Amino acid sequence: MTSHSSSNAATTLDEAYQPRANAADIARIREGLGTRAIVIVGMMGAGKSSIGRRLAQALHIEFVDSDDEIEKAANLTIPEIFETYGEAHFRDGERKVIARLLSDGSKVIAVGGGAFENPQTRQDIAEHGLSIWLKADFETLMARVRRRSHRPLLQNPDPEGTMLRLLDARAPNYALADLTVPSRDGAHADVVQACLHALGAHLQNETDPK
Ligand SMILES: Nc1ncnc2c1ncn2[C@@H]1O[C@H](COP(=O)(O)OP(=O)(O)O)[C@@H](O)[C@H]1O
Ligand SMILES: O=C(O)C1=C[C@@H](OP(=O)(O)O)[C@@H](O)[C@H](O)C1
Ligand SMILES: [Mg+2]
Repeated sequence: MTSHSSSNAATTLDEAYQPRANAADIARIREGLGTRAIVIVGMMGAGKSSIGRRLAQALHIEFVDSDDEIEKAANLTIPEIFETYGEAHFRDGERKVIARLLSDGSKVIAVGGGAFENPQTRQDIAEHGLSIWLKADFETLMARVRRRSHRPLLQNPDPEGTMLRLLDARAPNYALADLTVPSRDGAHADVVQACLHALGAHLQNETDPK
């Protein structure tokens, strides 16, 4: 990223203000990526789909959501797939769809929250992509998922308990992602900028290791 100086007194070292990525930063990220995909992982409600779409727009590359692709391939919604064929069938389709999406060039892929649990999928992503864990705290996740009813795993009397258990079980795998970006409440654009900054730094480090 381009260097900058800031006199913003509110800026702390922990939550440092980052300069907005400019056209040269975007070009460098695209070049550094080559044919690899950016794969957004993390819990339901982390913002994978909404941030992934905006990140792809910022990078001028294609965006795909693995959940949408699974729905298209099955001609059924995700709740319908879970209800008719069960979760194992969904997971099998998810693994295949992600492998296909990874095989045809650079793009941003938002995957479903459970996709990174599959070791084969993690390996495929490591080989053909750069992964970003969009990390949000429990309260933020709950506030976001509460508004919607399209996630079959949360259609039960205790969605909080389910989310807590899933977060606990999955966090060690999410932590294997190449990059971790906080997904705080506030403007989506700020989370996109944080992704661009993390990508820029990571790719710079790949070409220019210290
Ligand atoms: N700063 C933010 N970053 C990401 N998502 C946010 C943010 N603020 C609000 N949201 C909302 O959270 C909801 C969940 O996002 P979504 O992209 O569906 O998550 P996921 O695909 O990870 O389940 C969406 O309605 C999104 O607009
Ligand atoms: O966490 C999960 O296991 C799931 C997350 C969902 O996607 P989002 O993470 O985009 O909500 C979707 O793939 C399905 O409902 C299962
Ligand atoms: Mg999603």
